[in-house]
Amino acid sequence: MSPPLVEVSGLSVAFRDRGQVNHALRDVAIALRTGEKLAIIGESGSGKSTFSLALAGLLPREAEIGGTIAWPGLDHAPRAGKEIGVVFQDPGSSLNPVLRIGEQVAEGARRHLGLGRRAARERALDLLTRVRIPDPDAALDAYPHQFSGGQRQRIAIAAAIAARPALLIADEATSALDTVVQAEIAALLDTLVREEAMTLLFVTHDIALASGLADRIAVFHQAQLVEIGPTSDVVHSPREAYTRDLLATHIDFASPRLVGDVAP
Ligand SMILES: Nc1ncnc2c1ncn2[C@@H]1O[C@H](COP(=O)(O)OP(=O)(O)OP(=O)(O)O)[C@@H](O)[C@H]1O
Repeated sequence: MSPPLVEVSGLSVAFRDRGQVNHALRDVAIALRTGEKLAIIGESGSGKSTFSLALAGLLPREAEIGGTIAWPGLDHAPRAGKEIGVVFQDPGSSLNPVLRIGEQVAEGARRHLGLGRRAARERALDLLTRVRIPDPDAALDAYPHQFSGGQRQRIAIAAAIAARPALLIADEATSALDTVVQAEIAALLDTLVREEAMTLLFVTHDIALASGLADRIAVFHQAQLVEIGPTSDVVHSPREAYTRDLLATHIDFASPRLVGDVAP
């Protein structure tokens, strides 16, 4: 069996504020297998974003970090933007409003793959086509405000994968979108992860969405990992009472049947 892409052991993260210590993560251990899609679910404040920021090496300097994050699946430490692509909830935070889409998507390819201007623009065109932006040629010269929220998130995904990352982290990447668009974006992530042989960490508070996409689900509660397992086990026979409560209160059966039922 191939080694895990990343192995997290005993990860603890705390923030100190005027003498008060806020534990964002306590002793979390998770190994991500190369090529798998792992969803992290949990309520607001449970530590999901802190975990994904820790993996990406993007925690703020004041964070007090314990434990280890090893990358046996890579031959060197990863960098956010190169080996790790990140998409956040608000595409506004990853897209620059005054830069043309083509330049923004090409940036990662220029910087990390060493492509020249023309080749990077070709790569940007290919990526915009693959994330299904209508008229991708014209989109290269357009600005973010000319697109809908769902399209902006597709563009942010194109930019995040431009440098061919091994790991794509989608942190509440669909939360600001309506349910149909959410399912379309989840389906797109599913397709891209397979086509590009990436590993996906999908952070969400929406169990229905997670269960349509992920191979495994990890449940966070109050800074701790309370349960992790194959999606069908966690959804149909959860081991922990907390997961059962979460399922009872959060599954929205009115949601579209998710990834299998919508075009990517
Ligand atoms: N930069 C920070 N400074 C201080 N406290 C922080 C910081 N980042 C996170 N925290 C705290 O760590 C805890 C976990 O936050 P985190 O954002 O990881 O949770 P989450 O599960 O992603 O929540 P949400 O779904 O609302 O994004 C919270 O109590 C939060 O207030």
